[in-house]
Amino acid sequence: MAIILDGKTTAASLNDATKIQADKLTAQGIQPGIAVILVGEDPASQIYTRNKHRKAEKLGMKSVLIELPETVSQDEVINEVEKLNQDQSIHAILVQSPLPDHIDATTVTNSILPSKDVDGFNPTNLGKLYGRQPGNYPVACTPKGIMTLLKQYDITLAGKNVVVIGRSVLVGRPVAALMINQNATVTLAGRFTQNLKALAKTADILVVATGTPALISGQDIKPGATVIDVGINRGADGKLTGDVDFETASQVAGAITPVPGGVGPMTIATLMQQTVELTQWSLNNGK
Ligand SMILES: Nc1nc(=O)c2c([nH]1)NC[C@@H]1CN(c3ccc(C(=O)N[C@@H](CCC(=O)O)C(=O)O)cc3)C=[N+]21
Repeated sequence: MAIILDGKTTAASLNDATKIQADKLTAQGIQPGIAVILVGEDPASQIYTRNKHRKAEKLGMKSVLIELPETVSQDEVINEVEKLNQDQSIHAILVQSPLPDHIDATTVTNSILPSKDVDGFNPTNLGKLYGRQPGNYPVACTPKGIMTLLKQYDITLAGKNVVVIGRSVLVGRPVAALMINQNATVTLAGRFTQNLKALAKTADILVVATGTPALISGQDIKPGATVIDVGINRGADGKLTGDVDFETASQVAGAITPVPGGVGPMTIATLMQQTVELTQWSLNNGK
């Protein structure tokens, strides 16, 4: 039976550390502030954004949730972003994805100031990550949370063969970059990849972020491998499952993240951590 990489507990201790930093900043007169923009009424997105909003308040931050109707124009969303760009009390801005089809997500996220881009989607921040540049800049929260979780369990990257399945800007691409920066040998696979399962079986560390329930099962995993399941799939019974069949995978893997209680809580905790970091960095820039 594999070691369970407990994201819930790791996230809780990260949140404790974040609260201490947030309180320190507030005592200095700079309460960290996060704004989340939600467009439309997708129930899952509503739950996620409200969870983020509540967590930020619990950690003593200012939290603003802006809910816009499905019919809102792209210009109106950008206008909201620009108001938040100017707002001195806001240090982190997140536009919840997915956005409706009539809105171009890249144009909207690019309108967020790089210094407030808590998702790390702005080309400036993406470029720094890919260029392995020194200095402080935000990185996508799920990938950064995965790195924190691996570190917590002393799972190192240097020299490891990593296979990442899923090439999204939210998860696959940035997690590959972070792992390359830690000297892993990374293969970034997707729906066009040939012999995907045979490739998965070569991985010392397998990251699955596709949104396909039970894409990977025990027989596709190298014995002793570390398996990171980023999938969030809600079944007809309302139960949450990942992209990995936990039952069979946990018999073969050396370590594995559960769903729920793995990567999800780490994402939210990292969002909070990074909001505080953006606040600290804005101070150091004299702003
Ligand atoms: N701009 C943007 N940034 C995001 O980071 C972002 C986004 N858009 N759009 C949607 C995805 C999804 N996401 C999750 C965060 C936490 C849980 C989470 O806490 N999951 C719990 C379970 C929660 C439940 O029961 O529903 C767990 O895995 O234990 C899940 C999913 C962030 N996303």
